[in-house]
Amino acid sequence: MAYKISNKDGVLTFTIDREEKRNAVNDEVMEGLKEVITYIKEHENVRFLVVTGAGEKAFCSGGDLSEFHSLHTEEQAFGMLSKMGNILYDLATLRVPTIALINGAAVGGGCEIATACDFRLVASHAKCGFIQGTLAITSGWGGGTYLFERGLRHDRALKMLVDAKVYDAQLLHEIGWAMRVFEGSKEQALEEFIANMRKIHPSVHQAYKEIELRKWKERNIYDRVMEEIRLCAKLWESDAHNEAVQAFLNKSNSK
Ligand SMILES: CC[C@H](C(=O)O)C(=O)SCCNC(=O)CCNC(=O)[C@H](O)C(C)(C)COP(=O)(O)OP(=O)(O)OC[C@H]1O[C@@H](n2cnc3c(N)ncnc32)[C@H](O)[C@@H]1OP(=O)(O)O
Repeated sequence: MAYKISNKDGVLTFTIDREEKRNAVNDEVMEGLKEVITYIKEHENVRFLVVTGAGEKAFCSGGDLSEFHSLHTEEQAFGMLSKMGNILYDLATLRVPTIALINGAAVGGGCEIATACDFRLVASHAKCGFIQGTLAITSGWGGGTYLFERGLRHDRALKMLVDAKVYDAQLLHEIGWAMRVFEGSKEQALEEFIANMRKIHPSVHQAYKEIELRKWKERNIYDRVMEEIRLCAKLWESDAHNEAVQAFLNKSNSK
């Protein structure tokens, strides 16, 4: 399986389990995310959703380039991008608090998944970045829209996107993208982070999230996410993008 799901003491944990591909997202991972989101919508016993990656090298390396590079046209790209874009929208608008437990590199779409979560706990060795620009595309799962909504200073949010490079954990915390930077056990870091929240009735958490979600609905965030995805799909067709992806795959194959 490309993912693992655990449900313990009200904490539903979704682990992307493709270490050999640095936890890249493929269709199976997308289906797994849909499964946990549906479970949360249909059950009252979940207090938090945690998203993390297997191993210590990567949280998620974005879309699986070896699977998605076969998509060439704008419409082919839009099909995949909007599928994951809808999944991330459903994740971002869950009524329960969502936590990205970032155990390693979160790049490209991996950074978008983390940004779609309410909280980001980052391992001190992890590097994260919206590197889509190095492939001549933009964020394509809604992560750019969520980043501008997360309350970072505009210049810091825009710089993350236009730099298209990875930032270390300290800088991620300085600019306000990472809420915590932790050493050692991610499980311990998570327990420390939710210890106080566990004492509060879940209805309080859900009511506070509703305030944010109501603002998002007033700001037509879904339409903005879909526009972001359309822009990425248009760039997807470019020679620059296809050449960049091929260069990555050639490097990988030449090892
Ligand atoms: C809208 C989202 C958008 C989209 O896909 O539509 C994107 O996410 S675009 C961005 C796509 N992601 C990337 O460009 C990241 C590529 N990967 C890396 O930069 C590095 O692998 C990194 C920093 C994540 C980890 O570096 P490290 O040195 O630890 O590992 P390797 O590079 O040696 O990779 C190990 C192994 O994993 C394979 N791999 C890594 N990332 C991907 C990926 N995104 N898709 C498919 N495969 C990936 C890599 O090819 C190596 O495989 P191997 O068979 O061992 O050669």
